[in-house]
Amino acid sequence: MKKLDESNPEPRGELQLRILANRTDANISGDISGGWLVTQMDSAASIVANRIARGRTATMAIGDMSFIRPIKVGSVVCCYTHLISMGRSSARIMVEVWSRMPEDELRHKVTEAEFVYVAIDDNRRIRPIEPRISRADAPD
Ligand SMILES: CCCCCCCCCCCCCCCC(=O)SCCNC(=O)CCNC(=O)[C@H](O)C(C)(C)COP(=O)(O)OP(=O)(O)OC[C@H]1O[C@@H](n2cnc3c(N)ncnc32)[C@H](O)[C@@H]1OP(=O)(O)O
Repeated sequence: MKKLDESNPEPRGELQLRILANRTDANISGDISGGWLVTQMDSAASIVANRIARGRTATMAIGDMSFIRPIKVGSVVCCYTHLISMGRSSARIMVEVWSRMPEDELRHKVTEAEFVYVAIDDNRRIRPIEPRISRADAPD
């Protein structure tokens, strides 16, 4: 299983999504569910993918994930994204999730994962991505 990189104390990338973790997002044990978190990460990364691809994309793959800290109900959950690379029709986007309680300054990294999107047309056929991206999305 991939070990989460905790060496960087600051989030990496652009803040793409900020959301409050509600009671309704918790499982029956009262913990925020992993499925809810993956859904938020997919939403954050797809904003970038659709912008880069200038249109429709589909989630092609999600890399290994480890959930190293629980998210408490009432936490502010932030998804940061950065573009890793682009192929002919695909884009690899890293999503980092950080959380903190609203009254707390200290934030913690919760998880990270790589998402791969493929640009598709209205008939779900793969289409090439024009290699023109904004400075915000430029890979390192
Ligand atoms: C405890 C917690 C548990 C949680 C657990 C529950 C979770 C509960 C909620 C989760 C919710 C959120 C997660 C949403 C995740 C969906 O939304 S999943 C559903 C959305 N996705 C889809 O419907 C996509 C379905 N797939 C397709 O339609 C076709 O595969 C596609 C996208 C049209 C691609 O067609 P294809 O012929 O397979 O593509 P192919 O030509 O082989 O490859 C195209 C490009 O992709 C690249 N590629 C292909 N495969 C890969 C791969 N595996 N890796 C990297 N690149 C790849 C190729 O290299 C190529 O790149 P380029 O060189 O062109 O740049």
